Amino acid sequence: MSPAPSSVPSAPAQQIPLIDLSLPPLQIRRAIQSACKDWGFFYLTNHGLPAASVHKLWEVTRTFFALPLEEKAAAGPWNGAENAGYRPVLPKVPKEQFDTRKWLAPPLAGVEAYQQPLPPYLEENRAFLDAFKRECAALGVRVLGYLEEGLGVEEGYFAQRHKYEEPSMDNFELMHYIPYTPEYAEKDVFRLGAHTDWGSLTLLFQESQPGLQVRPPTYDHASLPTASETWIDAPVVQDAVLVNVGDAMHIWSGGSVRSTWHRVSKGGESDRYCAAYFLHPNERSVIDPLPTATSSYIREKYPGFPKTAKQHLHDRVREAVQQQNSALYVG
Ligand SMILES: O=C(O)CCC(=O)C(=O)O
Ligand SMILES: [Fe+2]
Repeated sequence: MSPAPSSVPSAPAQQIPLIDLSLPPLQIRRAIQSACKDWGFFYLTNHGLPAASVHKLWEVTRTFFALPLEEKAAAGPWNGAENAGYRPVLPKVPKEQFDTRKWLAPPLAGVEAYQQPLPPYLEENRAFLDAFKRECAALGVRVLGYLEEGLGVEEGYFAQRHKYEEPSMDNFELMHYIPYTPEYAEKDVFRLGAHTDWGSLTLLFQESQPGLQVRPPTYDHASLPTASETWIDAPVVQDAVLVNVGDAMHIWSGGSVRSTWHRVSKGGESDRYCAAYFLHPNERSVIDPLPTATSSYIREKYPGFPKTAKQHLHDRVREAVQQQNSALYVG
């Protein structure tokens, strides 16, 4: 990657914050507020998700992706309306959107409408995956709670809008990035193109292979990234969960918390496994900048709000599908 232009000040230690959830609540709140404001990304330790569950998650993920395509595809193709299904690698998409991963968003949920059959191997592990997803949701809602005071809303405001038992477009994805081939190198593509996430928060688990890169706070959040920027690596931190803010919270907060651009770097000879829980507001929750946080920047950048969370996600899915409509899906 080329160096950053000289007009960009180089910040001293560019490190994604690491926050210990066993600290006193006041310290946690301050740390989370400032990490969300500056970075939109932070690691959490002592988060309460047992290491044994994360270990099992990798066992399930690796076993699943090693299955023949027909068995994986039994989840059905990815379905934007329900934000679930299996999506194999996309070999023919425009450069910046090139994607070297396969992923599965198992249609797990406490909500009947989204209960689809899982591939048999995952069906055997449904209870585990469901429980893990539920724990991720609880952790995500706890994190949102630390932002309430700073945004001038009452305690429980975000919990009310992220009830696990109510319909939402939340999803839990298992991801497998295939090794970077000479074909990818020739096209000079990222393993996953730069993007922001769409929901409230994402909880990311990286197994052993790093690759995630994050746009640092050095860059003005209102500007679109350019190819000459220097992004920083988000290493695999043992037993930590990496959390990032998504567009829904960015909009709700009037831009005061960042929904930071990220991508997966070029290269890598090994398979790479990840899992992510995407916390979304309940479908009928209305997303709109809070009265305490309304900014003209957000109104201009995200026209059309207020919107329900369901509408917000459907709009984003439609945009993404339009960008990829020339893709050829193979296993
Ligand atoms: O693979 C990763 O590390 C990140 C994945 C990601 O950003 C996403 O699925 O939105
Ligand atoms: Fe992402």
